[in-house]
Amino acid sequence: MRGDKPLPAHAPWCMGCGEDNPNGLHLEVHLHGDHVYADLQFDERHSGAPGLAHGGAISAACDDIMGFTLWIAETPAVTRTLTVEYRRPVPLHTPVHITASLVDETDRALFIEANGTVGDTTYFAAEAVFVKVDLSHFLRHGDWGATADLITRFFQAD
Ligand SMILES: CCCCCCCCCCCCCC(=O)SCCNC(=O)CCNC(=O)[C@H](O)C(C)(C)COP(=O)(O)OP(=O)(O)OC[C@H]1O[C@@H](n2cnc3c(N)ncnc32)[C@H](O)[C@@H]1OP(=O)(O)O
Repeated sequence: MRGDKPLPAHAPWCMGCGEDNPNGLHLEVHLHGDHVYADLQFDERHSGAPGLAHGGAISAACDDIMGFTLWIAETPAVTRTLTVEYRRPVPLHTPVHITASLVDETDRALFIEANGTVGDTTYFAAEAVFVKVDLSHFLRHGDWGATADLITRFFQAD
């Protein structure tokens, strides 16, 4: 499963990567070796201060791309904690490169880092703990039909 390849969205309406969500970030995430990456530009839908990306939108981008390291860990998991360090304001309509990688793992927890750069400069960095869950987590708490679609995508892309 390793290599440089596009990964499927978590769900069509996923706020981070869903192609059907008009207000989403539309992240197109690729697996490359031991990390995942995406290139995006924040726009007016993601604005905080005038001309700048909202911190919540940046956090969402980090959370979502970290959710793609599950392809590396090869397990479903959900965010338990997420810490974002905002180092520089991110202007709208500016190419941002985001990467995420799995840095450590226990029986239940995944320790994940993400980094957002503009050019060679880091504008934001994030750390998260994801907790591994089984598929019943999504069936128990989420929408049955959408979860079935998620499961189909998960196995089709393997
Ligand atoms: C087909 C599907 C494919 C996959 C699709 C994936 C889609 C993903 C989409 C992603 C989209 C983007 C992302 C999103 O938007 S994900 C959406 C946002 N996140 C959530 O909704 C999660 C909500 N929370 C929960 O459901 C529960 O709290 C969970 C399930 C997380 C844990 O509740 P549970 O009651 O089960 O567990 P526990 O409290 O006993 O703890 C569990 C274990 O974890 C360890 N622990 C906890 N915290 C830490 C810590 N800080 N450092 C180190 N370890 C820590 C802890 O010690 C324990 O280990 P152990 O003592 O048992 O050994």
